[in-house]
Parts: sequence; C-alpha cells; structure tokens
Amino acid sequence: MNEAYKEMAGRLIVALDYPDAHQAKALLQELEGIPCYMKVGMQLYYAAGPDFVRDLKTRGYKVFLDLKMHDIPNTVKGGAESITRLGVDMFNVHAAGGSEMMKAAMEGVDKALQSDASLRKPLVIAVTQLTSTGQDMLNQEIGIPGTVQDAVIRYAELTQAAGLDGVVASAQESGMIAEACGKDFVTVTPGIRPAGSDQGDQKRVLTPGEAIRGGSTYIVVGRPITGSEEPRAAAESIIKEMLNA
Ligand SMILES: O=c1ccn([C@@H]2O[C@H](COP(=O)(O)O)[C@@H](O)[C@H]2O)c(=O)[nH]1
Repeated sequence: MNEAYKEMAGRLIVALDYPDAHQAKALLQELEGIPCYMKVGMQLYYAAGPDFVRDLKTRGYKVFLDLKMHDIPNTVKGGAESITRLGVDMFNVHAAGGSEMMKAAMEGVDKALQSDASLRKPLVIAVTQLTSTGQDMLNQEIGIPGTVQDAVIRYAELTQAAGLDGVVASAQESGMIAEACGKDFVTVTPGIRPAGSDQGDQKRVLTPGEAIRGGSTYIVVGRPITGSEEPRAAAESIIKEMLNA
C-alpha cells in the first residue's frame, strides 16, 4: 500500500448506517485493511452506543461521530464534553444552532481535554444545509429565501467565526467554501454518488472524482458501499477514482 493510496483512503469516510453492531462489524470485516475513516451516525449509535465507537478505535480506525447536535448551548457543551471523552476524531453540531451554541461545543471539548491529558482534540464541524435539501425545499417548504449556496456560505462563515474546524456541506459547495473561509477550513461532503449509482434521497450530489477535484477535504459514502453486493470492490473503486482525480 503506497502513501498516496493511504492518504486518499483516509479522506474516504464510510457511513456505517446499520441497525446493529453485528451488521456493521460484517462490513468492517469486508473492508479490513483499507485505511478509511468510519462514520457512526444516529442509527448505529442509538443501537450500539459508545461501546461500538470504542471498538472502532481499538481496531485503529479514525471515527467521525455524526450525531449533529442541535440544542441549547449548555446541553451541547455537555454533549461535546462526553463525545470528546469517547476519543473520537471528528464530531458535529448544526450551524443552525447559532454561534453561542457552537462556542459552547468548543468549551465542552476544552473541558474534556483539560481533565485528561491523554485525549486528543477532535475536529469539530457544523452541518450547513443537509445534502438532502434542494432549492425548492429551502425556499418553499422551509421558507428560507436565497440560494442554497448563499445559506451554506453564511453558515460556513458563522461556523468559522465560532472557532470550529470546518463544515458538512455538499461537494458542490467545497470550492466556494474554500474561497470564503480559506483552504484549511475542513469540508466534509456527503451526497457522493459514483456515476450511474442511485441518488436516493440526496439532492446535491457529485461523484467521488468531482468532489476531490472540487476541493473536498473528506467525502462521505454510505449506500454506494453498504448497499453494494461487493462492498470492498465498491470502496476500492471509489478510492481509485479519488486517486485519479
Ligand atoms: O448533509 C448531510 C449530512 C450528513 N449526511 C450523512 O452522510 C451519509 C450519506 O449516506 P449515503 O448513503 O451515501 O447517502 C448518511 O449517513 C447521512 O446521515 C448526509 O447525507 N448529508
């Protein structure tokens, strides 16, 4: 395994959207040896809890805990403290919670780090507009005027001003986020669909190659891998496409 492959595989975040630890572990076995990031979202975390996250860390994976916290600042601060104690590498909040809430998340991280010197600071990122949100939904259903891109940039700037490390957005917006917030501001981009694959409920999609060319720091891929008859081949083909980009 060469360095370029390792680096690119580390930018692939596989979404372990499963109902239980047993099924998630079956995928881990399939993907054994591929040095990708693993994402634990609500479905798996509510079923398998912190033990599953610890198991992933013991196996040597980088872990993104995708619980999208959105609550009053005091509650988010406590949540961020607990998540940091779990030893994850990345977690998120909703930018729509506002800057006071996002700053409180950072305070929770600091509190955990100060109490245990063995902990490393996780990347803290904020969801801008979900990749399942399209222009019509934003304007007509949710009632927010302007373009999706305007809303994403506004949230990205708010997130950066609150001291977070980056945002979750569509890969379609990675370039404009880099222009507004600089290239070091992390972009984590779900809604990735290899050519010809089913879009499902995602509205703002790009292929893995387009996302890397567009400047995404990380891409998040779930069903194109987990729903494939050959998940390992699907993951390898995505990494190959990322490398070729
Ligand atoms: O805006 C967002 C935020 C998070 N997600 C999560 O990413 C994966 C995508 O899974 P696919 O199966 O590849 O669609 C999933 O876990 C979402 O919860 C997102 O899609 N969009």
